[in-house]
Amino acid sequence: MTSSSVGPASNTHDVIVVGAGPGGEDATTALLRAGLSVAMVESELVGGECFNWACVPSKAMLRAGHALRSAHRLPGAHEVISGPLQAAAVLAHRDEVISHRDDSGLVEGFTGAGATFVRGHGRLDGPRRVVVETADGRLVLTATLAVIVATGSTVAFPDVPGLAQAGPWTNREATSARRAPRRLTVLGSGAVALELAQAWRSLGSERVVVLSRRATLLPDLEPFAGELVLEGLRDSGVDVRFGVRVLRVDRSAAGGEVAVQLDDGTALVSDELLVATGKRPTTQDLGLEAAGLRPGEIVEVDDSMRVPGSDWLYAIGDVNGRALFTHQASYHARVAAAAIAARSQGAEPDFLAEADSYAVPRVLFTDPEVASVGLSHAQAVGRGIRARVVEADLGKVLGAQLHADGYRGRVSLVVDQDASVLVGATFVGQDVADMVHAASVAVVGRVPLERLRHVIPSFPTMSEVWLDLVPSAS
Ligand SMILES: Cc1cc2nc3c(=O)[nH]c(=O)nc-3n(C[C@H](O)[C@H](O)[C@H](O)COP(=O)(O)OP(=O)(O)OC[C@H]3O[C@@H](n4cnc5c(N)ncnc54)[C@H](O)[C@@H]3O)c2cc1C
Ligand SMILES: NC(=O)c1ccc[n+]([C@@H]2O[C@H](COP(=O)([O-])OP(=O)(O)OC[C@H]3O[C@@H](n4cnc5c(N)ncnc54)[C@H](O)[C@@H]3O)[C@@H](O)[C@H]2O)c1
Repeated sequence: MTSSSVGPASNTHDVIVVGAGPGGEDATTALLRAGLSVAMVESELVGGECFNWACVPSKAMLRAGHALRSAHRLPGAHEVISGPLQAAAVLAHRDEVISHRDDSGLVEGFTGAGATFVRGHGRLDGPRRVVVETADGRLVLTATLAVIVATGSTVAFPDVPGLAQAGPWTNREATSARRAPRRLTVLGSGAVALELAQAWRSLGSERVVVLSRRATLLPDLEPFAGELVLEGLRDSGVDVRFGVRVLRVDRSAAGGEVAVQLDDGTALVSDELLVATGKRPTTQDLGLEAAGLRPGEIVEVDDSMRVPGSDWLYAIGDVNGRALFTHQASYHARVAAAAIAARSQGAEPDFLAEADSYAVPRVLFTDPEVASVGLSHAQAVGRGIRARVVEADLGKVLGAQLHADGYRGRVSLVVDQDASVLVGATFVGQDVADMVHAASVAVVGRVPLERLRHVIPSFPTMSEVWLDLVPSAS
């Protein structure tokens, strides 16, 4: 950590950014590029949850397991591989990738680019004012133009008797532990649960059980996504139990074990319990009252990221509840910075966050991966679109067979039949993460299906699956 304040000494800046996760970082960068002065306030670490305890360490923990399984799927490589992952080396690499949670280099990058950095807890204190509690005392910052709230989200704990007292893991412990727990129980079955369950199973946990209160996985995606991910998890040794509720948790058992009592009459004993049951906005202690808003709730914004009725308060990333992904926080940051810069010149912005409503991309980094964008078939129908789905077996594409012997994967496109454009796409399989960007371009650009016939995938890549899909979609 650095001293509490670094950069130009003034306490008045064009913009104050509260929270330096991916949203706050990218807003600061865009505002500086626009020639505005910025004070960046962060209570913990620059990089936020994503870089330090979420996206980045979890992906580093998953990658080696995926690489090992991929190699096992290729004749010639399979025969020469023996033994499991070296978990200690994977975890050391994880810690290296996130700079051992030392953000001094990031702070220097921002102050070197002209920002003022203040380490401390920020609270709104009336129009364009933020009070920061730092290690050295109380600092009052004033903005001439705007305050951007980018304080992210924190774990939402379900109300289960004994859970809080049992000292469960959240994503923070699950991405910083240095040894695999022998037995891990995971409460919840969303993205955090599935990625971290597979990661720890690959890293040596002997038994990993995921407890889902629902009957299927990934209910807001196409049904085949949840089915293929379930197969992949089970193949890698993760036990997924559906339709179960936790009645009680107790850590008082001998040996520090944690006992989870389920509503089907059974009990699970494990060494750690990971709570992965969703997030809530970090707005409890942010002074939202000063802006006429309610603490603890999401900060609702318009498509320029500004709070309706305010001419100075903006909110970006997880805290506005629009789409809880790092890339969306970054998109919001670019939109908010453009809006503040335009309004400082008396103009209205021409770059608004319209894609939040119809073209959010997402990748679930399990094996298999799920990469999707836009609407599922059910969502499209729900919006009154005359939608049709076309599907293809990715395993039949030569490019996929070259990635893995017996490649298993599936792709679907959702077509708006009246407009003759794509409104959604889903890719499931090994190494599909990057394939979704082409679909995002088609969805956002509303590329007519007729034009897609002229988009030629290179041979022999997995993108050749588009050659099956486009004629069926037209
Ligand atoms: C395990 C896990 C894995 C994930 N993987 C992915 C992934 O692969 N891809 C993806 O797109 N998304 C992923 N996500 C979601 C992603 O982490 C969030 O969408 C992203 O971090 C949101 O960025 P943000 O800037 O809004 O908030 P955050 O990253 O939460 O940053 C907010 C910052 O604000 C600071 N702060 C809060 N209150 C104050 C205050 N009052 N004063 C000063 N500072 C304050 C915090 O300390 C924090 O640094 C993952 C989430 C989890 C939990
Ligand atoms: N690869 C990625 O992009 C990635 C990875 C991890 C997280 N994220 C994002 O971060 C956010 C948080 O992820 P998450 O997995 O914590 O949330 P989530 O909302 O995706 O999943 C929460 C899960 O918890 C379950 N649940 C909720 N309350 C429960 C209760 N009382 N008892 C039992 N189960 C309960 C839900 O049914 C669901 O399965 C999400 O928006 C997610 O998309 C993204």
